[in-house]
Amino acid sequence: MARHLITSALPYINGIKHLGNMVGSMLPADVYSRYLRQRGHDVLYICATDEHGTPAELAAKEQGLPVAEFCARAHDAQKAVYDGFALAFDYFGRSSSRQNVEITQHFARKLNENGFIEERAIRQVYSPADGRFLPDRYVEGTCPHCGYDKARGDQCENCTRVLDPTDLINPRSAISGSTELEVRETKHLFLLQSKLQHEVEAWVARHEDDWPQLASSIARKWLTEGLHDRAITRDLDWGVPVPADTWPELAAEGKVFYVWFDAPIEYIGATKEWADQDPENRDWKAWWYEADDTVRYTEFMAKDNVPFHTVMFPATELGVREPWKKVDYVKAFNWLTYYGGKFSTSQKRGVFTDQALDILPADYWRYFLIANAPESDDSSFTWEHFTATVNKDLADTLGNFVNRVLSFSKKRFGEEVPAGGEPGEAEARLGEEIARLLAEYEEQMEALQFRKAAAALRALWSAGNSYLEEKAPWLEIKTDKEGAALTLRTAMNLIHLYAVVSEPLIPATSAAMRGAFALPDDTASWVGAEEAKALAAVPAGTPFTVPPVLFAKLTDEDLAAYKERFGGEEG
Ligand SMILES: Nc1ncnc2c1ncn2[C@@H]1O[C@H](COP(=O)(O)OP(=O)(O)OP(=O)(O)O)[C@@H](O)[C@H]1O
Ligand SMILES: [Zn+2]
Repeated sequence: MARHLITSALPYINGIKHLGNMVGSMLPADVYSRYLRQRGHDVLYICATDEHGTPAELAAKEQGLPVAEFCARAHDAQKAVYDGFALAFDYFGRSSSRQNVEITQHFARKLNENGFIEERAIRQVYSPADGRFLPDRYVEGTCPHCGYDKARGDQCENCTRVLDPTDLINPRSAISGSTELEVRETKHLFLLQSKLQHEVEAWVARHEDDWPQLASSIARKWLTEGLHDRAITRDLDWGVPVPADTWPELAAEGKVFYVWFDAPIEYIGATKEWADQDPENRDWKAWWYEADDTVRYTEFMAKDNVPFHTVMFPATELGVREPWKKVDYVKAFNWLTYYGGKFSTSQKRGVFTDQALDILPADYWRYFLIANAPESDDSSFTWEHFTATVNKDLADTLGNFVNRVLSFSKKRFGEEVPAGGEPGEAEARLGEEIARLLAEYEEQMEALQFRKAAAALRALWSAGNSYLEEKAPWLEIKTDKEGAALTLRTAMNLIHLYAVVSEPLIPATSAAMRGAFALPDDTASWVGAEEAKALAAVPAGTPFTVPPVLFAKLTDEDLAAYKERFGGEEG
């Protein structure tokens, strides 16, 4: 048994996430956690909302709410959707928590003691009309690169270039609209990442061979370009305050840490939030401190977050000079696109997780997204592909098999699993096939190859169909009732096996399949290949029920309605 720490990139607080966010971070982390738990490992899966920064302040302003209130509500709204998706976090925290404030301040003090933080005077946009500095998105204006006139102080949405507020032409305040802006000098804390370049390089060199190519290539690119010193404070109300014991002057001016500094630290902060709920039994430090040899840490994210996790956060952890756990494996994803275009929160393009659950239960989405995860390349969501996959894999291959076997057996042999004779040659062949596919499935899960794992699972389901077609119990029963009973008992054992091994992808359906059998102590979590081969976990005489249809078949009208509601090709 190993101890596995798992985190997925923190969803930003300003709105409900889309299916791209789901498949690029939280869902695969959940699938992997569920798999490891089933295999008997000690797993801690931590996530949280990322709550600081200007977008949160601006979103709160738009809704006329104090930012703390806005974040509290938005956190609960996101959590409700994740519950709907059956994401089994051990804890879903908040980066604005007291715990994260404490740990972030501790990190900053240590970095300062070790010579990695410096106060520097910089020139920033100040608005006399608003009585404040205007960082990031608080300034809007014309992009100096492409001329787009609604560029924001942190980035131009049109040409995607990263900007500084002072770069903008004809700048105006995003709060008051005032154009009477000045550039004033003010002091901020800088993290001297350039001093950590060599250490980070050495650390990455020790790990990159284990990482997927997508993660190591992005880390390499950033290191080659060189680590720059970065401002880690902002003039905002909402954020982790700069500690007054170390920087009295900056604290008095109300400076807070910039969101990219405190967000990854929240992985630790949320673990402490989790432990503080039951301090007698939970030890947050055992997961994070001096845990290099006892914990395996896997992070999930899409490619835009890779630099933060492979280079910048490790630089922070290294600079603290304390034995904080660093990531072992970075599972990075490409983009899920919507008909080849960008899923966009700001433009409301694509399918959002709350809408998805409105339409169909979580298992439909979980299976589809994992089977089509953007692993080796971007992958495109289309309603055509979604409905075809649901119909073929979930409704026909799995759902129909379960229903057909159980209803037929009930009709001909009553409400208990029939006995039949000894397994024969067909059952032996099936057993070998199942053992082989199960081993393949396990191998792909261990390797975090989600598409391939889903393909192996689908092949396991298909093997049941092939067996049923071959034995054709509906014909067999006319000449050999014992033989038909054996076939059905074997098929019912397949259903039970499917319930156990499909759980990481489709937990609710798995529960329904398992619940079909009244087994007194059914705690089977995973079966070894040998045990799977025997297909004997459900003995003859076990009472069973026929569950309601597991997956509804989607019709052409459904497809047309989805495309009508969400827009298809033209987006
Ligand atoms: N289309 C996508 N496909 C896969 N992963 C994505 C996609 N869009 C965002 N992600 C990932 O989702 C996670 C949570 O993202 P976050 O809440 O910060 O939103 P974001 O990156 O601002 O995306 P968006 O602006 O599209 O909402 C991150 O790991 C991010 O990389
Ligand atoms: Zn531009």
